[in-house]
This record gives sequence, structure tokens and C-alpha cells, in this order.
Amino acid sequence: MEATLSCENLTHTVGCVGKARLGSVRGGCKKAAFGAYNVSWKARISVTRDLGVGSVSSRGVVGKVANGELRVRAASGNGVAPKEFDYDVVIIGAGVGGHGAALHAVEKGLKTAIIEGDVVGGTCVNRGCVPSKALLAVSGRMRELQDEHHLKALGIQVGAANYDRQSVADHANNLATKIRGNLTNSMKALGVDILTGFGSVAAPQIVKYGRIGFSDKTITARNIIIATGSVPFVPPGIEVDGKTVFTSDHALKLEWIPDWIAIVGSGYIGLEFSDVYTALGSEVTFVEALDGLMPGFDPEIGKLAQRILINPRKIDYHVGVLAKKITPAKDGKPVQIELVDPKTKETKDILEVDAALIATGRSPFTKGLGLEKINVITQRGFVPVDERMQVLDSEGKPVPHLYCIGDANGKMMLAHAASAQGISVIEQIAGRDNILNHNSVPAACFTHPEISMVGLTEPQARALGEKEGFKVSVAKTSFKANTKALAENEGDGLAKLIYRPDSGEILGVHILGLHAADLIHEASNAIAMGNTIKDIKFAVHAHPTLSEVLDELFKSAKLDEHHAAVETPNQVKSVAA
Ligand SMILES: Cc1cc2nc3c(=O)[nH]c(=O)nc-3n(C[C@H](O)[C@H](O)[C@H](O)COP(=O)(O)OP(=O)(O)OC[C@H]3O[C@@H](n4cnc5c(N)ncnc54)[C@H](O)[C@@H]3O)c2cc1C
Ligand SMILES: NC(=O)c1ccc[n+]([C@@H]2O[C@H](COP(=O)([O-])OP(=O)(O)OC[C@H]3O[C@@H](n4cnc5c(N)ncnc54)[C@H](O)[C@@H]3O)[C@@H](O)[C@H]2O)c1
Repeated sequence: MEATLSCENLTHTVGCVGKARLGSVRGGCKKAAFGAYNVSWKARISVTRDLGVGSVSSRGVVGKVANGELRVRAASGNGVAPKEFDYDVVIIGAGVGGHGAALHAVEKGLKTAIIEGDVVGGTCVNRGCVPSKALLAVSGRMRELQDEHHLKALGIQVGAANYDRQSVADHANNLATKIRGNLTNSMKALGVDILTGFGSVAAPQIVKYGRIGFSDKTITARNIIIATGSVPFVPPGIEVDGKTVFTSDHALKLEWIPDWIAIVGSGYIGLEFSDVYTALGSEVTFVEALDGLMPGFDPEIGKLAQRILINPRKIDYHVGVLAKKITPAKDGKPVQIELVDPKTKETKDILEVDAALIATGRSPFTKGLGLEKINVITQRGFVPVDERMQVLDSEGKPVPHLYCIGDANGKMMLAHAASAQGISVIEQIAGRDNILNHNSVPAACFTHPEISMVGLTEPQARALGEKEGFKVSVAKTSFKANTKALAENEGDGLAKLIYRPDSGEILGVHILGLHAADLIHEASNAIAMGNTIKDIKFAVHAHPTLSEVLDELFKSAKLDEHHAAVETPNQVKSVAA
């Protein structure tokens, strides 16, 4: 038996003895018979014949054989950096972006350090995705238990639902602590060096870290990745006291439940918190500067979201007005919000409420990084990068060995986008060119029901079609036609597909309905893999599942005649073969 080993990025070689169930492998990197073999610790070895399941190990390198493919990775984690540098990779910021990059770096055998100035996990774990989803888990259940009509339809009777505020807050805090521990342990287990302090770029390939203003330790790095994230953006004129006027950082602690809260900004944070607060008994008033609520969503989905998530709840709103001045409650006076016309700046109204949550976006946290020393000028604080996340200097040229990922570059302020950008950068450092297709990155808003999306909105797709001269079509399916959704008595919802009828290319998918955040991945994976509607419309989905909403969606797309004519379902092909 013979096996072909294709090795990439050979740097230095470690001895490695391979044993697979059907034999072992011997030879150099190009072509090998079974027996002992030498591989680079950065090598990826593909075995052309199915070896069954087995493993190889030597000097901290283990490889697993499965389905004819042998992957080799560093088991004990950190590799050995070339002599002239302390590390192959130094990451500044241990949020989800930095964490994703660090794990992938050690997997590639790169000696890696991560510098954190606060606590591991960053925004997502400590002040973002994780605690907010814990609160939303409670709001979802409270909402269901309070919905008599819904429960009656299922034949269920329950007494009055109630909650203990401190226990809900503890649930969110405990979850953040647990996930923070998991992240820390995963890096320690693989041997990532976790360094404590505020990091900055002292010069190309040199990083300093230590207490802010006293960065007294210096390390050298072949590559530096900036992953310093973001903080809440508070517009000027708004005074945050952390008690009655606060940002998501404070709100997630759930220190109290105001009877009436104004939420300034109807983006992701505003919408998710409106779900939490209304389920826990608050009345909500949205203040949104743009002309409609949820301006970032596909307009049709936004309209439906308003019908399902806003109108039936104790929520009212002011749109097309700017919250210009907000004064915290003081001396028995409530919180005061001055609303102005965004164009004329004329005062439109003064709101008096118990509390105000400021959810007006996030600012990159990039001050003090020392980028100006290497001729990099941030744009509104965001670090300019190219499609490979390479930092650009003031002339638009990539700075060698310097990358920026996650919220700090502002390309897509989502946890999984930060992590995916980190992995993409490590792939490049390991010598494999990689460009993340941001159009394939899904997003979700975890309201009840959820909203999810990938790719373009309908107006964006139509604008692109007009510019590039292609036709855009739209298909839709309703959750009302889905057996599983109806069994759950959760028929409210819509899935929308935006596509090119000439090529079958998927331009965007938007879902509002039960478990929309999980359902979107069939569409996002299809876009990432470059699959067209023709490729996936014959895929089989289990019945009865919510996934059939997407099955119906892809099946209902109408492709142009010439394209439809060449369609052949895969299963028909394989039967014929
Ligand atoms: C309320 C809320 C809910 C969210 N929910 C979701 C969600 O459900 N799904 C989702 O995908 N996204 C969500 N996000 C967005 C998500 O949290 C961010 O996109 C993500 O955390 C960005 O990751 P990052 O690694 O770029 O930065 P961060 O997570 O902000 O981490 C950056 C880290 O760098 C550290 N740091 C900064 N400067 C330095 C320095 N100079 N030296 C050393 N360390 C430094 C910081 O202390 C921090 O730990 C939410 C955000 C908020 C606020
Ligand atoms: N589930 C998730 O994935 C999730 C959840 C929360 C946050 N996030 C991320 O966090 C980031 C920040 O979220 P966000 O909701 O704060 O920002 P956002 O950009 O989504 O929404 C901010 C809204 O505030 C409005 N606004 C700004 N200034 C205003 C003012 N003075 N008066 C009235 N309205 C004003 C804007 O028009 C906009 O609609 C987002 O980019 C998002 O990606 C993601």
C-alpha cells in the first residue's frame, strides 16, 4: 500500500513514527510507503488510501488518521520560536478574537503568547454575548409562562410565573465566570503563554506590556495580532451614572428592574434588552435616530419584527429623533431625555423615565496601542485593515507582520467574526493564503422569536444587481406551513431568500421565527462553500423539523429556464451510476 504525503510550509523537521490500523508510513514528504516517516510540525499529511482509524505521535506531535486523512498537530501546544524572536505570534487582547487566533496558532505549532489587560474573555464572555444570552434564556421562559393564550392552546395550565431578580443576575454572572474559566483553561492546556498587562506596539515586531503607562516588559514577535475589541459608545451630551443612565456593561448586572426604561438605539443591543426588560415587567420606550426601528435589518423582516416583537408588547417608540441630552435621576427627579430633530437640532420632546439604556453602538478600544509610531492612523479609532486583516499604514500599504482582528477593525462586530478573522490570519502566517468571506458570516438577534441573517438585504442586493447588471429574485416561506413550528404553537415567522435566478447564487437569507439563529447555518455554509440553490435544493431534511422551512425556501426558488434545465438531483445521479 502507498500513501501520498503532501507537506506544506516545511520549516524544521521533527521525527515522527506513524502507525495506522492498516500499517505505518515511511518516506519523505512527497510519496511514501508505510513505515516510519519524517514530517514537518507544520505539515498537513494527506493519505490517498483509506487507512481506517489510527494515530501517530512523537515529540509533542500527534496525528489522527481518519477517512484516509492524517492531520498532524502539536499536542503539547506551544512550539519553539525561531531564535531571533521570543514568539511566532503575540496577540494583544484575550477576547474571543484573540482566543480563537491563539488556539489555531498552537494547533499550527506556532509559539504563541496572548496579552490581556483586564480579564480573559473580553466583551463577549464578560459583558456581551454570554451574560446577555443567559438573561434572554430567562426572558424566553418568562414570556412563555406568562402567555396564557399560548399555553392554553397546548392544553397546559400553570400558576402565575415569577422570578427572583438576584437569582437571574447570578445565572448570568455564573455563566460568564464558567465560560471565562473554560477559555482560560483551553489556552493554558495548549501551552499559550497568557501575559498580564496593557500591551502596545513599541516598534515593528516588538511589543511592550505592563501596567497602563508603565509598560516595562518587552517581547519580540515574528507576527503581532491586535485584538483589543471595543467599548460602549456614548454620544456626547449623554451623562452615564451607571445607575439610572447606563450602558449594556451595567445593564447585564441586572441590579434593578425599572418600571419604565427608555432604550436609546434599536439595534441588536436595544432589541435584545427590550425582550429581557418587557418579559421581566418593565415598560420600554425606544428612541431611534433613524426613520424606522431596527434600521440595520432587511426592511421586510424589520416590519415583521415590529409586528411580532414590538407592537404586542409594552413598548412604544420615537423614531427620527436624536437623544441629544440625557440627565440621570437626581434629588427625586426622573431621568430626563431631550429629543431633537437630527437635521434641524430643534427640540421635539422631553421624556421623563425611570432609567435609560444607551445602546447606540460601540467604539473600538485602540487608544494607547502606539500605532502612530509605526505610521498607522486609526479611522474613528478603528484600525484600517485589508481583506487579509493586515494593518494598513497611512499610505494604504500593509505593515508587514501586523494584523488586526475583531471589533477593533470594525469590519463586522460579532464574536464569531472576530474568531474567524483570527483563524484566517493564522492560516496566512502558517503560509496558506486565506481570505474570510464576510458575506458568508451569519448574524443573529436572540429575541423571542429570533432573527437571523446572512449576506445582503433585499435593497443591497437590488442595488448590486443594478450596478452589475443581473436580475434579483426573492422567495419566501412561512413558519405557518411548518409542522414542527405548528406543533410548538409557534407559527409566527418568515424565511426570505434573495438570489440570482440566472446562476442560482444565494445573495442573502433572512429568517424571523423559532430557532432562527440555528437555522441560518444551512444558508451561511452554502454561501461559504460557494453552493448554489441548484446544489442544495435536493438535500433531504428530516421531517418534521424546523429545517424544512429552509428546505421549502430553496425548493421554491425559481431559476431561469436554461439554468433549471441542467438541474439534476444528486440522488438521481447516484442511483443511475
Ligand atoms: C451586550 C452585548 C451582546 C452581544 N451579543 C453578541 C452575540 O450574541 N453574538 C455575537 O456574535 N456578538 C455579540 N456581541 C458582540 C461581541 O461581544 C463582540 O463582537 C466580540 O466580543 C468582539 O471580540 P474581540 O475579541 O474583537 O474583542 P473583545 O471581546 O472586546 O476583547 C478584547 C480584549 O482585549 C483586551 N484589551 C484591550 N486593549 C488591550 C491592550 N492594549 N492590552 C491588553 N489587552 C487589551 C480587553 O480587555 C478585552 O479583554 C455582543 C456585544 C454586546 C455588548
Ligand atoms: N446578537 C448579537 O449578535 C449582538 C447582540 C448585541 C450586540 N451585538 C453587536 O454589538 C454592536 C453594538 O450594538 P448596538 O445595538 O449598540 O449598535 P447598533 O449599531 O446595532 O445600533 C445602534 C442604534 O442606535 C441608533 N442611535 C445612535 N445614536 C443615537 C442617538 N443619539 N439617539 C437615538 N438613536 C441613536 C442608531 O441609529 C442605531 O440604530 C453591534 O454592532 C452588534 O454587532 C451583537
